[in-house]
Amino acid sequence: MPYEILTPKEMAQADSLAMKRGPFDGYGLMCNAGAAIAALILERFPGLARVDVLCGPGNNGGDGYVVARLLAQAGVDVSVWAEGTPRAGGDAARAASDCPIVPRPLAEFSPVPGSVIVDALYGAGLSKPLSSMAARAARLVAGQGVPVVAVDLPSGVSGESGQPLGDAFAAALTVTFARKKPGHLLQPGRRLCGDVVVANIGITDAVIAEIGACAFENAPELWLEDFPISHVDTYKYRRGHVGVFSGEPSTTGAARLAAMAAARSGAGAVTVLSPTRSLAVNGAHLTSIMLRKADTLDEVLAFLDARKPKTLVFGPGLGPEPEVGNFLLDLLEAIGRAPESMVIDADGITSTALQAETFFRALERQGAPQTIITPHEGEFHRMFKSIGEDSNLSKLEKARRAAAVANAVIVYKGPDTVIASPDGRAAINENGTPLLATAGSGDVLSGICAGLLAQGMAAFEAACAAVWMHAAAATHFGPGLIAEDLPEALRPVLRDIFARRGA
Ligand SMILES: NC(=O)C1=CN([C@@H]2O[C@H](COP(=O)(O)OP(=O)(O)OC[C@H]3O[C@@H](n4cnc5c(N)ncnc54)[C@H](O)[C@@H]3O)[C@@H](O)[C@H]2O)[C@@H](O)CC1
Ligand SMILES: [K+]
Repeated sequence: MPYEILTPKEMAQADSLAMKRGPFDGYGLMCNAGAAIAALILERFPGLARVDVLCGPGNNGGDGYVVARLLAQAGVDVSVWAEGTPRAGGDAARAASDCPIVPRPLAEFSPVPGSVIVDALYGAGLSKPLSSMAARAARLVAGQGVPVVAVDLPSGVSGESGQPLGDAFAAALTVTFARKKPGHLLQPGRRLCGDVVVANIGITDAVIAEIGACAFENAPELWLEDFPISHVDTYKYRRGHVGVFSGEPSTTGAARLAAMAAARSGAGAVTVLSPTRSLAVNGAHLTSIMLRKADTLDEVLAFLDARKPKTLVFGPGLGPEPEVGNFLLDLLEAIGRAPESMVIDADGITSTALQAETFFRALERQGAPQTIITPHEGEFHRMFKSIGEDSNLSKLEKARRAAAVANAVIVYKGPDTVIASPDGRAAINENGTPLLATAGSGDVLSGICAGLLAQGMAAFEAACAAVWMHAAAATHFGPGLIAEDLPEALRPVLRDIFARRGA
């Protein structure tokens, strides 16, 4: 399963396990790493004349000495600039002594136009802000605008969180080893990495499996096998019925966007549950989607009893008032085992934030629906205040902790959306696009989640698939996208998914 994400600590475990299992020792892995980077540099910069390799004192620097030796052998004019010296007897010291180029002090480095910079100062071992010397180098390189190839990670960026720990390099190309780290996918790390290439340096899949990582890149391979494909004997209620709660007359669009997206994602039937006041406006805009009056809890319960929807969407356009949250808590109290699943979004999050503990306990009860909660940054901070404020936690870790306390799958939205399950699994989305920063796009995401849940997809897989499809649809549609375009733009995305499943 080549989609695991390893934390820097897990990567260090993988390194030492790989050395134990062979066939490569530490120096062999380092040589493989250096060779992969040197080959990529020659491929990406044809006609390359000059390279400046900046080497730190650890194994990241060790990789740099290997790159310097190989590029010099290939006829490139290579200079090495070192901060500190590698520990005697270690792999990096051996790489430095095998390198024919005499290093000069980093303090004397200044970039020249036409050069490519290899940043091998710090990688996974970075534990504090860059020294003033390294920080100066990062600023000079940025000022000169010369391309940077980062070894493992741009120095100064945390592999754990993607946050710069102070000054940091910004790379055009980052070459990492075996698997990506969270810092390659979480912003701003993702932007600072440029193009990320994962090089195979001889750490086997078996070694990675032994580490037992449970974070993944969110790509179709993660959920394709579980994706609901309709069978010949299907009928509309087997494909699942979704109920979407609508708000007041002036804010009904959000529920309709979610309803349309649920239908496009494959729900067999969708009903908008509407207050009497909003029936006319909803009715004027709905055709295949059903409409039902629901002013009170009793009316909602009567609908659940009569139509047995599998999934409910609660939040888009409902208003942030505490009464909305009270209604959700009453509903959870009353419904027992039905429906099977729920999506809580937008005002559904804001309106329950003040009673979050009660809400989470309700989701913990045996027989409670499988739930996906989809907060953006502000909503996450409202609902999970202390987790959100903890600056020691990466976005990945925040989402994981939130999922554990809420007993629900969390979709922590943003340019680097993280999906986390209460069982500890998590995924960082890989195909996000700024095109999705448009009003109503979140409502569509809720609807896609619901459409997949209604067809029986498990909550974590459904959330991962929905987040990926949502971005793929936006990218497919391209510039000019508004939320109304998204349900239609799901069609080519679904066609590709079905084709990959041979359906
Ligand atoms: N044998 C291995 O373990 C392999 C390691 N590889 C490379 O090794 C790197 C990790 O090596 P290390 O664990 O030695 O770590 P680094 O080379 O990233 O850091 C070196 C040491 O510098 C110190 N340090 C951290 N931040 C600092 C700062 N801001 N200023 C001054 N000193 C600082 C730390 O004590 C750390 O141990 C990876 O990024 C990768 O490039 C690869 O060669 C593959 C094989
Ligand atoms: K680096």
